[in-house]
This record gives sequence, C-alpha cells and structure tokens, in this order.
Amino acid sequence: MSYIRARDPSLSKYYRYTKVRKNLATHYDTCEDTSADISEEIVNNIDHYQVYLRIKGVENLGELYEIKNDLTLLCRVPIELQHARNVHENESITRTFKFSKIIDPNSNQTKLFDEVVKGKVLEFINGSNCTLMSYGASGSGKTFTIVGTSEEPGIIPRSLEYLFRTLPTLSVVPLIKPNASGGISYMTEADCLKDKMDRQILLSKHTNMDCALHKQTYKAMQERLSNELVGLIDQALGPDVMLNVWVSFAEIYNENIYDLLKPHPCKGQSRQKLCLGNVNGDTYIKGLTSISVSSGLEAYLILQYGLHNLKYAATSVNSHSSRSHCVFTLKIAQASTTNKEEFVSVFNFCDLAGSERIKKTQNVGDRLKESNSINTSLLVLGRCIKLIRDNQKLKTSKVIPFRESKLTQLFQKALLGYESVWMIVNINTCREMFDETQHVLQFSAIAKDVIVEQQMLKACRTKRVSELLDTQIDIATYGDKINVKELQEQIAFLSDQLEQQQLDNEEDREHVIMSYKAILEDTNKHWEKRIEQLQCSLAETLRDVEHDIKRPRMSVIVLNSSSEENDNEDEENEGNVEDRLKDEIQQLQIKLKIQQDEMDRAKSQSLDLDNTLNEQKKSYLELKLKHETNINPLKSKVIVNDEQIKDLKIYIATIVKNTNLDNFNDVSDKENVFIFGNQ
Ligand SMILES: Nc1ncnc2c1ncn2[C@@H]1O[C@H](COP(=O)(O)OP(=O)(O)OP(=O)(O)O)[C@@H](O)[C@H]1O
Repeated sequence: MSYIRARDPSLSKYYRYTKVRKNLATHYDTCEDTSADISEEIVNNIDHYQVYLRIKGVENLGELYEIKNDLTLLCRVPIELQHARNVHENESITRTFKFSKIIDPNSNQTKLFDEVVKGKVLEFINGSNCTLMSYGASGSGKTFTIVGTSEEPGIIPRSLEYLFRTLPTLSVVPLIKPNASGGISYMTEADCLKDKMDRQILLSKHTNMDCALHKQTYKAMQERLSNELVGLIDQALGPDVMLNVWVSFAEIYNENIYDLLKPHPCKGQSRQKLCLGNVNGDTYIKGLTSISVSSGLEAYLILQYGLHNLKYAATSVNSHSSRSHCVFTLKIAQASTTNKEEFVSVFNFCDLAGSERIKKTQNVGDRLKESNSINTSLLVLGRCIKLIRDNQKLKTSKVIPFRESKLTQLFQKALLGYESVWMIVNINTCREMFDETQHVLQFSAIAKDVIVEQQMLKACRTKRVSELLDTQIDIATYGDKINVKELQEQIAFLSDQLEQQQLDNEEDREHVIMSYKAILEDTNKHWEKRIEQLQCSLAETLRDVEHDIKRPRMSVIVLNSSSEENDNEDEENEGNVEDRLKDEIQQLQIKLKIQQDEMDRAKSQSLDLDNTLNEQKKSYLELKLKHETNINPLKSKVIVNDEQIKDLKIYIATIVKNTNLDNFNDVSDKENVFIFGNQ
C-alpha cells in the first residue's frame, strides 16, 4: 500500500482509466473466457501494452504515410520496393498499423508529456510500477523524446519536476532505501554518510560550467511549468511515515551492463561490468549505484552526470550513444513505523538502442559486433513479446526466451504484465528509412496486441511465471490437449521465423563477405602498387649510383689522354673529382638506407594488415557459427512439429478408419484426448 494518495484535477482521463481498470479486474476474476465480452474500448485502451506512435518529419508525411485517425496509420510501399516484393504493375501495397494513440505530429514535448506520461507518474506516486520504453530506428527521435534538449526538455526532466512538485517536502538525509528483494532497508548513520559522499562526489564531477548550465536549464523549465497543475496529495503524511526517492542509471552495451553513475576509470582501465541477480522473481542489477534525491534539480543533475558518462564511454570506444540501451530508474521507498509496513514503487525510463539493418550501415569489425548485439537484443525483445501474445491468444504456455538478452531478462516481470509497460514508438518518415520504419511498425503491431493482466492476479500468476521461466523448451509438455490447428499455426510461425532468419543471415553473410573481399582487394592493390613504386625507385637509385660511379672515371680517362702540359692541372682536378665522388657515394648510401627503412616499414605494415585480416576472418567465422546456432534449434523444432503432425495424421486416419468400421463410439469413449508420446 502506498501511503501517499495523489490525484491530478487536470487528468480527467485518469479517473476514467482507473474505473475501467477496475471493471476489467472484476471481469477477469469472474469469467473463464474474457475475450468475447470485453468491449472494444476496454481492449483498445486498457488491457494491452500501450503503444504510442510519435512521428518525426511531418514535411515528408504525405509521401508514404497517412494518419487515418487517432489510432490508425496507413503506409504506402514505394514503387521501387513493390517490384522487389513481387507485386504486379499498377498494383500498390498499403499497410495499416493500429496504435493506442498516434501523437499529433505537430504537438510539442509538453503535449506529449501531458497526454502520455503524466498519468503514469501519478500512478507511480500512488504505488504502481511503470516501465516506459522509447523504440525506433537510429535518428528517429528516441533520445529527443526521453531526455529532450535544453530548449525542449523531454519526458524524464518533466517527470522529475512533476514528481517532486507533487510529493511533500522530503528530508535531505534519507531514512530508508529500496533493497534488492523489492523491500526497504533502514539507513544507518554510516549508510547516510556514504550516500552523502557519493552524491557530493558525483555532483562535483560536473565541471562548474556544466553544472551552472544544467541548473539554468532546469530552472528555466521549472519557470515555464510553474503555471501547470500538478498532483495533489489528499492528506498530509503522518509523522510515522518515511518517504525517500532514489535514482540509478544503467547502460547495456554489447550485452554488458555498466553503471553510468560510477566515475569512468582512468585511461587504459576498462569499465566494471555488472551482472544481474534475482530475488523472488525480481531481476535487478547487482552493485548498481543508487543515489537518494530530495529535489527534481538534484535528480536532473544526476541524470546529466550519467549522460555525460555515457557520452564519454561512447567516444572512448569510437562509438555513439545510440548504440546502447539506457535505463534511468526512479524508486519511491515508503515505510510506516506504526504498522511496520513498507512499500517500494519503481519507474523505469528506457531509451533503447536504434534498430538498424547491417547491410545498410555497412558495418564491419567492432561496429558489426555492436550492430549484432543491438539487433539480437531487439530481436529477442520482439520474440518475447510475440510469444507472450501467442500464449495469450492460443492459450498455450510456451517458454519465453527472456534469458537470451540482458534487456528482456531485466524487464521480464514488466513484459509479463506485472507492471505497467508502455512504449513510445518513434518513426522517421523519410523515404530512405522506409525499410527500418516497416520493421519498427511491425514490432509495434505485435506489442500492441499483448494483453496486460491486472496486478490483482499477481498471486495466482506468480507460480505460473516461475514455472515458465524455469522450464526448458519441450514441446511434449505443452501438448497435453494439443489440437491440429494450434500445431499448424506453430509450424507456420516457426517456418516463417526460420525463413526470415535464413534470409537475414544470407543477406548479412553476403554483406560481410563482400566487405571483407573489398578490403582484401583494396589492400592487395595498395601493397602491389607500393612495392612496384619501391622497386622502381630502387632501380632508379641503382642506375644513378652506377652512372655516378662511371661518370667521373671517364673524365679521369679523358683527362689522362690530354697533353703533358696540363699534368699539374690534371692532378689537381683528379683530387677534386675523388673528393666529389666520395661525397656523392656517401649521399647515395644515405639515400639507400632511407629506402631500406621505408621497405622495412612497409613490410611491417603489411604484417599488421595480415593480422587485422585474420582477426576479421575470425570474427566472421564466429558470426557464421552464431547464426548457425540460432537456426539449428528452429530447424529441429520444425522437424519435431512435422513428426507430431505426421503422428496426428496417422491417428486421425485411424479414427476415420475405426469410424468406418462402426467402432467410432468405442474409440471416442476411450481416446477422445490425444496425448503426445502416449499414443
Ligand atoms: N519530434 C522532433 N522534433 C524536433 N526535432 C527532433 C524530433 N525528433 C528528433 N529530433 C532531432 O533529430 C535528431 C535525432 O534525434 P535523436 O538523437 O533523439 O534520435 P535517436 O532515435 O535517439 O537516434 P539514435 O538512435 O541515433 O540515438 C536530434 O537532433 C533531435 O533533436
């Protein structure tokens, strides 16, 4: 139970929302099959993941996209891509995508916050756990939406201001802190001291200039928002109630987790990798720094510190911030000394890495590895969401592969509907981004279908979830009362996935091979040319040497053949020529040495290049192996499913045969349920 009860008169929709949620909860409690009677309004607004669409680039909108209404986006496939998709001439493809809401493309950050986020912050204050994800292709505006700019602050700064203006004044020294098991720990004096020092160290790491700038930005935002309505706490908090807010900031990069509130290490040292822990089904990041904050400004400065750290880490590996997933977390810890109750609510703001096509980005080496891990984690996120939806639709209980990526592992509880999850899907309407945008829209279409059950069902679902997480994939176990249609759908889905994966793998493999071939060719050409040049210049030098050696001797011979009268003069000339010859030979030797050094350097560079090529070949082989590892389980699943279909067909044929022999009653009495493995 949350001890604070906040409401916001500006959010009339919120009350409607709460009311319908209650209706739905009752509905779930009393009905076996809910799907038939839930009204469309409830289905659209309440019991699915909330997926909002934000569009960047209104100026290109009409070219390929049309906003049909608040919920529907129409998308026309460009002519040049229609041919690639086997469409006849004069035919055109239009796709329809539905959302919980399409944000008016002309609306600003304030409107987005008011429409999409404000109500959630209020729910968070009132005790709900919330996770907001910003999803989209690179450059579509995810970070703009979540963090914003100094002129147009995004969701996090606005949420901080709204939260702290709604909460009562908090003590600067925290009394309680959320712990790993989802409860709270009481702060000792030593804990308080450590927290104070951590905060001071962290804030002092900002240069004075940065700090002043961030304070100015935040204060300007505060001024602009000062006339806006905020939440009202219904009654004053009793003296027995303790309340503190804590923040943390983590980054998931290349499937490793890093703490963005830890000072970055000295040059040459690597960042500490954190791992995930699990207590009672709650996944958390072990050892992640958590800092107590008593004002919006303090939390904002900590956010900026983390972003600064992110930028530093990104540039130090010659990357870009968008290549990692970032999770900024707010926690409200509450406890009552009178009735010994404690309570923690969590709000995760998650800025996902940009999804992208490997072929398009021309990535090789480290960038390819990054793209793979980004795409893998987004693919796993997509698969988890699809399986959750399929389990709900087909009433199956397939294992969800949360553990295949850190992102899904961390958010598994939220994704399973224990917490309020919503996504802001960002798209860029420009033509060049059409393919990426289609992927993003398809992902959002699946996500929007996922039903979020009520938290009231938490107790009875806990068992099911832990079972789901611990069971390994075993088709026989979820096929107790399996029917042919389900199996066929499963096979179709797996085949689709396999086909898509094969296509993607082929495409990626081809691209990688082409890139390496091109690099190899370029390198060979470069070195052949260089060696040729060196050989030419060496030959030239040798020719010069020979020529220089011969020339003075000839003059000596010529001199020797002249008359005796010039003898003295000749001797003098001979001495000069000898000196000059020595000088020239010395200079030529220096020239030769320089050429030799250059040859040595070229050889060592060629050796380095060989090594790089070998490394790249190795990474390609690893990639190939990884793709094969992904495909093999899918192939074997299809084979198992095929066998099961075959069994089923035989079984059905037996029934048909028995029916013909007038034994139908016997068979249907005894074996009206087909059990795999027991046939
Ligand atoms: N709705 C918008 N209005 C105005 N500018 C926007 C909008 N969305 C994005 N931008 C601008 O577009 C640029 C790219 O946006 P942003 O960095 O947020 O994209 P992103 O999806 O986070 O990209 P990446 O995945 O590469 O980090 C930024 O300069 C941002 O200010």
